[in-house]
Amino acid sequence: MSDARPDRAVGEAQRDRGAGVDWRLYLVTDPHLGGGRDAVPGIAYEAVLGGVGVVQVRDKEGDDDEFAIHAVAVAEAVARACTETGRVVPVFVNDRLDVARELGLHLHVGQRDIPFARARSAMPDHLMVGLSIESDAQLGAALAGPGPVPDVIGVSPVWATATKTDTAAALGPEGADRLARAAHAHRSGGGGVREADGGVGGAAGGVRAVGIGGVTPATVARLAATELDGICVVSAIMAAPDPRAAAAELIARWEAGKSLPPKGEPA
Ligand SMILES: Cc1ncc(COP(=O)(O)OP(=O)(O)O)c(N)n1
Ligand SMILES: Cc1nc(C(=O)O)sc1CCOP(=O)(O)O
Ligand SMILES: [Mg+2]
Repeated sequence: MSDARPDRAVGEAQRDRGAGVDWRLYLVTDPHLGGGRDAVPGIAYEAVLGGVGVVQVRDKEGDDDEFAIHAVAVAEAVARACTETGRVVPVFVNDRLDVARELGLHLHVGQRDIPFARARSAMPDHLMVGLSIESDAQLGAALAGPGPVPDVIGVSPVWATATKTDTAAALGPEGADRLARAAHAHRSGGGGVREADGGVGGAAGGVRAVGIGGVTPATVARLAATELDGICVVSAIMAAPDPRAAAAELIARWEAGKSLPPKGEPA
């Protein structure tokens, strides 16, 4: 018997769930860096007002019920900021498939979490699933057909970071650029049929890619020169005294870096 679900169509382009999303600045939350769980919704709210376009709720402690209460509070704060700004900011859940499904939020999984294919098939078709990619081999496996591919990859880590120490080896900007180019070149993926995203962090096609790990105001310009669709930060916003200003500065530096001529070309 054939399976007619759109995410199962072999050889057909996957729907572009990430179209219209501003991928340039992606915030992953952390209760410890933010001063406790209760402070996180307020930080997420301020960060969206400052320019964050995507939020992921990450909390490694507590059971699924506690996490769900926390994720609802963050999602509500993001929704308030969206109402005020007229923006649409998707909210991802880190790791916890059941919570993402229960709350109707997007999901991000890593290489040591529930396998991507299992997560994708368990998630409703309209919700995005992101995947961490630490190497060319992992990207090759993620893009090998048939079957769905991630809606976005977290290229990780670009640099070593004190926020998460059990990471793979740092890729550096060159490695991140190589992976982003390969993701964009994938034509049957989420963005394979998409047009350019209207200048908000989208490449012209393929799977979107954001760089995570050690991204700070001091390093963001080096990533703006790559093919990444955006940067993904934890401490640069969660530990900032003014999260709205921190987000605005990161976006401004990303945009400034984008307007520089490519290396080797005259200004
Ligand atoms: C966008 C994004 N990219 C990478 C990660 C890291 O995921 P993972 O390797 O599963 O590690 P944890 O965050 O679960 O500790 C991410 N969360 N988001
Ligand atoms: C959540 C996470 N994942 C990583 C990976 O490499 O997979 S690095 C990381 C934390 C990134 O924190 P900061 O922005 O403070 O450097
Ligand atoms: Mg994980």
